[in-house]
Amino acid sequence: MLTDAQIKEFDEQGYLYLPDLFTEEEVTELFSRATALKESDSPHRVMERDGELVRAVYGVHLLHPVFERLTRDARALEPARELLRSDVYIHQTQLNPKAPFKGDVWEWHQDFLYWHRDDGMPGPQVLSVAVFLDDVTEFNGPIFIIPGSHTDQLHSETSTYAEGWESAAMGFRHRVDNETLTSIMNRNGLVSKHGRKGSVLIFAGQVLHCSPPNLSAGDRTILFIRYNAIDNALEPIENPRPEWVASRDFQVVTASDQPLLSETAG
Ligand SMILES: O=C(O)CCC(=O)C(=O)O
Ligand SMILES: [Fe+2]
Repeated sequence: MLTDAQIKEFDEQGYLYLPDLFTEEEVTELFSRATALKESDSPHRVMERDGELVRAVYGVHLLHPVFERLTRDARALEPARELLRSDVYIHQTQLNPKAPFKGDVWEWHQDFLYWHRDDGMPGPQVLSVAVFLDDVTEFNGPIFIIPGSHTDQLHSETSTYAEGWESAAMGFRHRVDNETLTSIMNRNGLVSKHGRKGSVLIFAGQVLHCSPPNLSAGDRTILFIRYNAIDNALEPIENPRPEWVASRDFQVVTASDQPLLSETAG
């Protein structure tokens, strides 16, 4: 259970860091399953611009039971429910392995504006639980955040430049203009969030964030679970994105009573 101070911090800053939530053994297992999914060719994968390295794998909770169980693990689920003050369902899961030397930038963006424009998500009552499967350092592509930017509604300050979610440039499709970024940064400053593997970073759907390229020799793997408030379910739209990118299975997620590492074979 989160403390009142943690809830206040999230409400004010738009993010919350929870160190060392998952054990070494759990992270080792999650990382090895993540590596297997990264290496297996499937439509869930999006490649980097070089066409060779994997930039993202979507819908990992649909691909292996350990990730499905992770979405129901109280350590991930309960903070999401408390911070959204709501029952939740899973809008998306996403594995982002930022490859050594080559893993590319994710430009400044608000996740919510992607989900609003691409998927018909009505409001920003959504958040990401990011589980670090590697040590995230200042060198390997930490998450940069503008604290407090989650209350900025940037609909008219954000322009859409490209269609098609499969594009390696998808991080650039809905781009906030630099004047707006400058004034929000000057007002609120910047933080760089990194930490040990097994730690969790929770951030609001509307908080401005990005990540620089991985310029180190090691991996930087992060698994994102996007929990959406149950009353904020997607509206029907034409040409919806695939289920594994933007789920329309609006079932309330309930906490698992199984240990995360049970039945991991298969
Ligand atoms: O993996 C990262 O560093 C950030 C990715 C991100 O912001 C996103 O997928 O929305
Ligand atoms: Fe994002």
